Amino acid sequence: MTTAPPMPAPQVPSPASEGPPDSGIRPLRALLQQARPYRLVLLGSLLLALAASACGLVQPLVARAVLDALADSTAVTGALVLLGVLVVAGAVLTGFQSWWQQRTSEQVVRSIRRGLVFRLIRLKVAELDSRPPGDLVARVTSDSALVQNAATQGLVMITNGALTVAGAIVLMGTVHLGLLGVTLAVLLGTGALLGLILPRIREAVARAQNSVGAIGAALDRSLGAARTVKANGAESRETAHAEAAIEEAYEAGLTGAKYVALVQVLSGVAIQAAFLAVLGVGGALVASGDLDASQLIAFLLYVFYLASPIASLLGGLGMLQQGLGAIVRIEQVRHLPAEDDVDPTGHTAPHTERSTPAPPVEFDAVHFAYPGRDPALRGVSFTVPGATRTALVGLSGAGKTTMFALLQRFYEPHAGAIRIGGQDIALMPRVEVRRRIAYVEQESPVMAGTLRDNLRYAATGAGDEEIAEVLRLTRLDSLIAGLPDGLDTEVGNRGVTLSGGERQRLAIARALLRRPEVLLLDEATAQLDASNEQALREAVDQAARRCTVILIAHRLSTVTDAEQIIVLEGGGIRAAGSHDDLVGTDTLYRELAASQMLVPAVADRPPGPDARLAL
Ligand SMILES: Nc1ncnc2c1ncn2[C@@H]1O[C@H](COP(=O)(O)OP(=O)(O)OP(=O)(O)O)[C@@H](O)[C@H]1O
Repeated sequence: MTTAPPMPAPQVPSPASEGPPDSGIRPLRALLQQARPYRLVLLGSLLLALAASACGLVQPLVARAVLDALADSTAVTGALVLLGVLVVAGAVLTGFQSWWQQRTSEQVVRSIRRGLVFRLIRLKVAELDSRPPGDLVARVTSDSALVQNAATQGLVMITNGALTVAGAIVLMGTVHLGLLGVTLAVLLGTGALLGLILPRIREAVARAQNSVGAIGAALDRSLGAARTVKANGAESRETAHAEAAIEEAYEAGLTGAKYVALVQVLSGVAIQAAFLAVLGVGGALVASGDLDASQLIAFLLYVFYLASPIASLLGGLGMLQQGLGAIVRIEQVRHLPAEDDVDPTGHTAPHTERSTPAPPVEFDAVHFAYPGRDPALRGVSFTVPGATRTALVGLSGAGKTTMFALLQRFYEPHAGAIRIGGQDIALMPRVEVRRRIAYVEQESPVMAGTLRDNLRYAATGAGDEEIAEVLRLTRLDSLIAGLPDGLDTEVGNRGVTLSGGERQRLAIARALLRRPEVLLLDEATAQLDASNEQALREAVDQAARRCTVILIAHRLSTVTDAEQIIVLEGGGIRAAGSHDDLVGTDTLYRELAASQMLVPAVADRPPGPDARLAL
């Protein structure tokens, strides 16, 4: 099987090549879709922002009235009070709008993350096989934050900025059309330059986010195999592995920062240039008597006032570009094939006593190949009668674990059918197939959490008595009795505080507690001492009275009493029968048995190195 792969030589991750395909993804459309459910709330936020802007927008007009009143020596109190009210109202509205917007933005990111987590946990096994988990995690944590800002704050800033600029332009037109023409000429010239820069921000962000994913992937690889790294003195190589991605993220971040700074410089220069142009042309008009000084002052105030909405517009466009760079990575995950027929509520089946007899399991001319590999199974056919034990034996890589994977619909056969109780599993929802099966993996994975969490993982409804019974059967009762917190003891990350044999017994206890119709054991007792192994064999024999057991074993001594033993070789069945039959009829089986001292050595063909390796 699919044992943990050896650590390959460190290499610089290639983020772009690790990502799923992005053809057909329309970033702007996807981003707007994220904002769509919140459009009314965002509209509210926009209205607040506009109201705050309006307070600012009329201030130059009121200021002009103050100036005119001062020039005409009329009362200024009313205008001054109005100016004060506008300033305070503008500040209060801005504060409220900011809170409202942040709230919406948190709601958007929550929704994106929920959607991604839901999808990731349901991705098909074949997809998960080829994607580094660290990169997938980065998409949930980091990319979503960039989209969050773009889909809320960015969109509001763009709309608010654009509307305010438009409003200011209209008002400036009422003050003086000629000066408006001068202002627009300067601003449009700068806008053309910005059109060239903004897409570069998006490219830089996409590159930086791919690198953030690669950092996650590199760390996941190193921390997931921390003991292997330390035992091999590979800390420097692993650090270098992550550093390459960190460096790439840094470079991309710098490029993005450069363009963002350029945008800020341009927007500042545009305002200054417009101010100077208006001052020059307007000053000449005032000198020639074609323009009042108060008109020029009001116009210049508008030019300065434009700085804020233009900054908002450009800031929003910058955020949008960042979001567009990140949304592609999120959409890639949303386009990956997922299992859509697993338990929609996410709860495991309640623990119930089964009354139906254990079903037979049948493989019928099953063919299967992993992507890009030679066939792992080549037309395999056999039947496991209900309530019996069948052992799969054979050299390493013969296809035994692949059969278990197909039986649980982790992958689909390319040809042939697998039946449980006469029903083709391809026609059953995956949740139904998996509900009938309990699987003890080769690695006996234990989840972080307490012993009780782990036991109940597959049977949420299991009561204390049933738990006590499986603990006794798997001889975990004495271990638990010695722990101060008993079943509430934390097992640590991946069950690291337990021994290999304890993890294996815990995995078997979990499977037994589920009372499955079909029990799959993949090398489930390989790490047990002789006494515990005997106890576990008895537990499995007992389970076999009410369920169909298929077990993979390299140690033949553990399966000699199975009703049926199937010998696999190169993805096909070489022989099948009882231990006594096979010793007499199959040379490979006899060699395997002889190499384990179960039968006298074969005189004319001693066990080869392959056989010893497999065992
Ligand atoms: N996820 C995978 N992707 C690609 N190839 C795989 C995958 N899992 C297994 N293989 C390949 O498929 C073949 C059968 O593997 P499988 O794990 O079924 O063998 P096995 O008989 O269980 O071996 P072992 O006794 O060593 O566990 C092997 O050549 C293996 O390299």
